[in-house]
Amino acid sequence: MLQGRVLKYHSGFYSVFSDGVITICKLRGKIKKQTHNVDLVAIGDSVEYIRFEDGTGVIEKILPRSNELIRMMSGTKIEYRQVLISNLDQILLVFSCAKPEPRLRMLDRFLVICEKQAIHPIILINKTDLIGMEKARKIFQIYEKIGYHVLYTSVVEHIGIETMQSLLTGKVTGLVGPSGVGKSSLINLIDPELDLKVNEISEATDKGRHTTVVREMFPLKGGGFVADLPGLKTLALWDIEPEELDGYFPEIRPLVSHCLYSDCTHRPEEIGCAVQKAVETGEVSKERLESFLRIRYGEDDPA
Ligand SMILES: Nc1nc2c(ncn2[C@@H]2O[C@H](COP(=O)(O)OP(=O)(O)OP(=O)(O)O)[C@@H](O)[C@H]2O)c(=O)[nH]1
Ligand SMILES: [Zn+2]
Repeated sequence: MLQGRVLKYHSGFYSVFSDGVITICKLRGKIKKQTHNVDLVAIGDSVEYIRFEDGTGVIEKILPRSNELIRMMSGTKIEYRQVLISNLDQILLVFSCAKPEPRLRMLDRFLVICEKQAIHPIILINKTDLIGMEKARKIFQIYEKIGYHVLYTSVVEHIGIETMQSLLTGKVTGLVGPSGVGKSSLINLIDPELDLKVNEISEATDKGRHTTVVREMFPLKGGGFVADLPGLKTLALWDIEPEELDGYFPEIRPLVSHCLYSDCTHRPEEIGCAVQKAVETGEVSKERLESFLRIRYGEDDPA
């Protein structure tokens, strides 16, 4: 029995990768019967499989997942969980300094998803050549202060590329970020053979379709995998209770127990709110609290 990783799903078949070889596999019938879950096998899954003489294969067993990114799908009759991807080591959140302008609200949302799923986030800020390193750091230093790993890059000036490469090598990385920030340019630099076509399917037609949320996972030359996660952009924070949200803001989390009321909502009108106080003293950024309140009170626009 071989062990491999599922890279892709296409009409009943799975591309399974191990030792540089991709085997097109079917799923063993007995596995299908075990559950009615439509996403029995997810991209990113580690599986045991058999490879036949003709090069095709059969998946015999899906190994336990270390984590999974899920979204709720509502069909005509039923609601079901769709596993977007499994077994991620980290998520690379790619934004640019300019062109397009950084969308910090979106970044904060992604960070909440990473915190909730306990998947390590790396914030990558590309196009530093457009505004200079100093200005770039000024915009994103609040994230460094919180303790997040922030990496600054420029494809044009070839800055930070080696660091990015070493961070991805040997790891399973999910890639997410707004359109045009340079995701494909970055990946193509570290692995030219990959030729990642991030832009294959337009955002507009992508919406509402079930199969294209994670299209494919790519093996990296030096080891490891990378998968583009466009679906994360519109992922609703469906499984987060409003009361637990402050726990997913690492700089707000330790303050909550110091609020005067145990059911404090950290809004400006609250009396004795430790979070509001921390914003006044500059310990917590105003923008981050704004993001928190927007997500907490449903004024958040995922797109
Ligand atoms: N100035 C500058 N431009 C860059 C940099 N990186 C990428 N670009 C340019 O930004 C544009 C968008 O780059 P892509 O790599 O296609 O961006 P993407 O994030 O893959 O975009 P989608 O496929 O729409 O998700 C291209 O014109 C790139 O040449 C950079 O570091 N600096
Ligand atoms: Zn409070």
